[in-house]
Amino acid sequence: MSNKEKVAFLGPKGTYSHQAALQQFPDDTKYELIPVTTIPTCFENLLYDDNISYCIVPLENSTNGQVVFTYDLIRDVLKQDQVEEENLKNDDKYQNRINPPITIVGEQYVKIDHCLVVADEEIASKHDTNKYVNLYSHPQVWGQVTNYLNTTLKGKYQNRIDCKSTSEAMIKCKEDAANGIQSLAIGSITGSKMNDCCVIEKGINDLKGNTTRFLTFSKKNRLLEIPVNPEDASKDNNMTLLTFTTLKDGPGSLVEVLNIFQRYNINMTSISSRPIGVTGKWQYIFYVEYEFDHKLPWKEEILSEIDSSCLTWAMWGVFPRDNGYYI
Ligand SMILES: O=C(O)C(=O)C[C@]1(C(=O)O)C=C[C@@H](O)C=C1
Repeated sequence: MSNKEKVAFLGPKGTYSHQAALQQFPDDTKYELIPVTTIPTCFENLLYDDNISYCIVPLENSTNGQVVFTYDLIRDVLKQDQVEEENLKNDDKYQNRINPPITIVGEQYVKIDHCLVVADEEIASKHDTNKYVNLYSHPQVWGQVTNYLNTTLKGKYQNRIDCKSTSEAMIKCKEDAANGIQSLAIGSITGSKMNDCCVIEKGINDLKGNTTRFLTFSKKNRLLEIPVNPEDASKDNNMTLLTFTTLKDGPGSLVEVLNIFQRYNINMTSISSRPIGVTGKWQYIFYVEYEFDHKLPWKEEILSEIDSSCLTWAMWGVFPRDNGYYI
């Protein structure tokens, strides 16, 4: 039984998520990377499998924005019955705060350099005249290669098929070839090597510098005190993620929360929202990231003001800004 800490990532090996996991956990004497089939499964394994200590999941891409699977998973973790029960039990001085059972401990930026691949050299040799049956990739990819699909690849394939990952797409491509069906897949060069595929064309992204940002989640103890632990505050550039729903849905309810941070001179670096999907009136959950100055830990009054301005809110931990943010 290995005593390595296990990390769930979207597999099979060769996905961009695999690259992110290798970047976050480079020491394979301490960490074992566990490929799982979907992004939700990464969260489920972390939440419910005691053997899994971390998961790393894609959050957003520089070309086509939010990976909504992940935003919705963050939203839905807070709606888990046991999370709500626990939050009713614990004597949290902030009555509207929900303590998530997992916390963000890191971020990684992965350069996304999409390639068009086929199963083998023989199919590759006839590419110019080939008419392909299927084109496989992860659904997040289509928005990153739109121009390529509408020009170079236009009319060369019949069916565009969503897969659970770019590596699964290549495996499907190989399976088709074994059945005499000529198909295409889109993924990374590493993925094509790991899945014994053949690269037809590299750099097919619409935008150069296409990058996906990943978040690394960890199990944590349940008692979340103020959103900083002394050891977390040792790094220069720390970030934190706050999620919240607004108390009122009248004008100014969102601004009221954001103003708290302006008044305390805390710099917001991103804001997103997703529908909450409750019955009745349409509502949103907001995701706001802030720079966290370890010399200025958030004073209790900030948390009290958040608590009185939000219907519900959650702090997701403090994590270091990865250098990938700057390049
Ligand atoms: O399928 C993969 O290789 C993944 O790691 C997933 C994913 C994503 O969900 O955004 C990661 C990065 C790319 O933008 C494309 C796909």
